[in-house]
Amino acid sequence: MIPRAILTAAEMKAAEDATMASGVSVDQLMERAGRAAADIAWRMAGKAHVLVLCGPGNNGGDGYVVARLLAERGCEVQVAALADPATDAARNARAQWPGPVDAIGDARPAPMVVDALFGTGLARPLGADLSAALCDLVRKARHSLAVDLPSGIETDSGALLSPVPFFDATIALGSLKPAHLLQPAAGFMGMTLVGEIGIAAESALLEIGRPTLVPPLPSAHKYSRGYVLVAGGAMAGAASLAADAAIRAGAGYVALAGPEHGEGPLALVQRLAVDPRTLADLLADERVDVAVAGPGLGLNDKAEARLESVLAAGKRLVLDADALTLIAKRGAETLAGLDAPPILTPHEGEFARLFGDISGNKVERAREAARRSGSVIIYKGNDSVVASPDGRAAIAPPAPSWLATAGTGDVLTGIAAARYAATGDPFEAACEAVWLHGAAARMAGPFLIADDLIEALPRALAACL
Ligand SMILES: NC(=O)C1=CN([C@@H]2O[C@H](COP(=O)(O)OP(=O)(O)OC[C@H]3O[C@@H](n4cnc5c(N)ncnc54)[C@H](O)[C@@H]3O)[C@@H](O)[C@H]2O)[C@H](O)CC1
Ligand SMILES: [K+]
Repeated sequence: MIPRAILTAAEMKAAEDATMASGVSVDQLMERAGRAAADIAWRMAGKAHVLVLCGPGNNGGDGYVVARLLAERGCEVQVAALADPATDAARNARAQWPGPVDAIGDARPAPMVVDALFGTGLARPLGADLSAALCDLVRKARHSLAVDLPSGIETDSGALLSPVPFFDATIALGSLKPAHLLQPAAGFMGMTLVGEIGIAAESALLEIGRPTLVPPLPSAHKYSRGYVLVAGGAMAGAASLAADAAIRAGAGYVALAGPEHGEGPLALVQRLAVDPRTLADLLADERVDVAVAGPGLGLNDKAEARLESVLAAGKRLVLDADALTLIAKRGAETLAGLDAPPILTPHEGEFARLFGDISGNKVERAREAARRSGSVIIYKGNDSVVASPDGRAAIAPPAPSWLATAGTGDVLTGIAAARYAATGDPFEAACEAVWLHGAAARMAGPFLIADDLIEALPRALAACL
């Protein structure tokens, strides 16, 4: 699957300028944008009475186009504007709207509401009266569509600058923007569709899409499919979950090496490694592709020694949980010199421990963390962000909130290890793991527990063949 690009407001403006430099006018772009939005509105509500709310910028301009096109299809349309258009394109679009334009205060509730107040140009919160009116009108509508973005959202961070209602659908014009995937904004969009307006949308920031996996070659053997070694520690269950997930995610050979035998399928190889030196010996096996440390590792001296063995093994690494807490004490930049970039999978708390001083939006923070630590970062959450030290970054589609339960992170770690062993590319592996984890969660359904994710993994993987 070809991943979709995500453009910031500034990148969108640059892409728009480049398109115009090639001979397309802003009015043509606005006509395409309005047509794409009107088509969606028509499919959602047919001939229902429509209320179009227009702002002063080009988002409002899109709204006048929507109003004209829906009226041409026979809809009864009320247009309510916040202010007169402030751009030439929006003025032209308003001039082509043959009906009256009412003040926002005179907007009447309608079965279909189109929000064309503000898009990527929103610079500050909506006034309290305006956001209250928007919320009220959307709440009273049967269908609601946001043009480009719900008004009140900051494009690049996904922050809510003022209260925003829940929309049924949002049409992202030309390209996804970070707010279409980042929380809290993404939770207010409803179904998000990208409206094609003829802009070349290219970016180093991508949406994580369904991976394409290939079946093992006829010549495959267990080691060629990847050997993952999971270092266990104080809590056998967590390491077992990671190891079980790694073998279910397609690694050909998975060994669980801890101070006691763990759980898991019979296919899992249990190795007793009471002494950290035994762990080092197991890691010295040249067939080991990826080593995992963190889930259930513990935080005491023994855990430190085990982590030391893993870091010194010269293998590709996936580090999570307790390993991240231990690394935070010595500084994440100490990972920068490893032979291959490790994959780190911090949740919010672990990220703060590792990179507490980094500011900016979630994508900026993940990128800076990756650069500083020379690691691929899976910055987990409902809106997981993956960032690579080479500048590539990707945002996951919203994951089911049922994932908020013990052990699901350990499963993600195991999947990432299997994919890192298979691909050798930590960024690709991390993106694939995040997608598979989300897909398995959707398949496992409500009230899932971590074990259910592992059971659903083969079906999630099969969807990628
Ligand atoms: N990118 C494209 O290819 C196309 C995008 N289109 C649409 O245009 C908007 C972006 O338009 P822009 O004029 O830059 O910004 P906005 O319409 O979002 O708003 C800017 C406007 O509003 C004023 N303003 C900002 N914040 C506030 C506030 N809180 N209260 C009051 N006024 C505010 C600001 O000063 C400006 O006057 C994009 O999202 C698309 O919908 C085009 O259709 C063409 C193609
Ligand atoms: K809008």
